[in-house]
Amino acid sequence: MPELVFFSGTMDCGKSTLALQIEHNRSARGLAGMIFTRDDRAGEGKLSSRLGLVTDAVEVEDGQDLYGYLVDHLSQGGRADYVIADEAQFLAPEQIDQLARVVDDLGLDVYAFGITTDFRTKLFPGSQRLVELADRVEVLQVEALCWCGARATHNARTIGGEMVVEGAQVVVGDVNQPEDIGYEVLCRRHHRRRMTAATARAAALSPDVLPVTSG
Ligand SMILES: Nc1ncnc2c1ncn2[C@@H]1O[C@H](COP(=O)(O)OP(=O)(O)O)[C@@H](O)[C@H]1O
Ligand SMILES: Cc1cn([C@H]2C[C@H](O)[C@@H](COP(=O)(O)O)O2)c(=O)[nH]c1=O
Repeated sequence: MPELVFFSGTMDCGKSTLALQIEHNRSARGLAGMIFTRDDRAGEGKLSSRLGLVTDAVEVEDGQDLYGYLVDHLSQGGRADYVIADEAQFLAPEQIDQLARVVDDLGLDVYAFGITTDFRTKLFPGSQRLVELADRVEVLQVEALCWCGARATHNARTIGGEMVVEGAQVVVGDVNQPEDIGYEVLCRRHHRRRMTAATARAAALSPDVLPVTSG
């Protein structure tokens, strides 16, 4: 039975790498994939991993009908044996419904990859719809770690290393950008306390403040 599978995790946990591996293994056996992405850091029409691999992809536009795109592609003689959608958190809920229709009406497996929640711990609309519709939600096996060593479960947005909680939901960026707007993965405890690697380091270096008693 074809499936809609949502591979979810924090930033930097290996989602795009897995997408590229699935693509590699299937294309090595002569299958043809339709690869969608949106706002990859490597640029328009790219699916890239931090391990350095990159492949071409169809850049999804606002309002684009993904089911219609595949039907047009197939009816013009193109091939598609499966579908990969990276950065799926950036897709609109209607586009996730269209991917579910690709599974049910065209009989193709759809593998979607994305982060579930934003820097404020709120679900991205596309990820919410994936959780609602997917046949399976898979959490990646490779754990991204918080600076404290615990499993990272949340994404923080940082400016100059400090966590921020205001701003647009979508700002394309990367981890390890201490000077700029960047991201850092944290465990829930440290996300709640807004404690990034930089602020934890600064707190550890500052002298202890002792209570002052008068008289
Ligand atoms: N220099 C490196 N050596 C080994 N593994 C690396 C290196 N750089 C990144 N990685 C691996 O790549 C993962 C990030 O992969 P990527 O597919 O780009 O993540 P995602 O798409 O989830 O943001 C890291 O968690 C790490 O496991
Ligand atoms: C948390 C969060 C992330 N983003 C952006 C930052 C990156 O461009 C992508 C995630 O890519 P990755 O391959 O999973 O590392 O999402 C955002 O726009 N808003 C956020 O809150």
